Amino acid sequence: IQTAPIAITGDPVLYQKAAPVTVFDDSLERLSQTLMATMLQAKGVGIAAPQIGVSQRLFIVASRPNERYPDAPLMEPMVMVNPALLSGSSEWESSEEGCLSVPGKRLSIARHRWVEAKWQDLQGNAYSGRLDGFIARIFQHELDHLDGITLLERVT
Ligand SMILES: O=C(O)C[C@@H](Cc1ccccc1)[C@H](O)SCc1ccccc1
Ligand SMILES: [Zn+2]
Repeated sequence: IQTAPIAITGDPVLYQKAAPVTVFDDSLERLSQTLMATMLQAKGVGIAAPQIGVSQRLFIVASRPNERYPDAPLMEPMVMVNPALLSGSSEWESSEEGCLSVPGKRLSIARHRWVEAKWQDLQGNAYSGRLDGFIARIFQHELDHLDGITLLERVT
């Protein structure tokens, strides 16, 4: 399975608002496979389509324990299509984040402690639910990518 180069700071694709996914066909499936392979190769816990130059609203959330977040849950990587934030907790929490598109930077970012989110899977089935902890943080980080926002525009 192919991997793709990761766009880094300065690449215009990172600053565009990505377009909703409307066709749930096997090219979407192939895109998600390329996204997954690229994230795994880069040892990420998430990745958004614009980071491989595709301005479409889908990303992957793949929390796993890591040195910075040792108690992060280990989860099956989740492909989220047309994700949206329905509501966020009034409590915010700041924590250091990295970004595959902002190499070498670790910045403290404030995020909702939990979020109510909705999304679709690769077949177009709709889901909604509450995400919290590190998974909520990854979701918010990746959703920013779909709206053309990187860490550098978020730093508090
Ligand atoms: O650039 C990305 O979207 C991948 C981000 C995901 C992330 C979201 C929230 C908090 C930290 C990272 C990472 O750069 S993936 C690399 C990584 C892995 C484990 C912990 C921190 C950073
Ligand atoms: Zn990022």
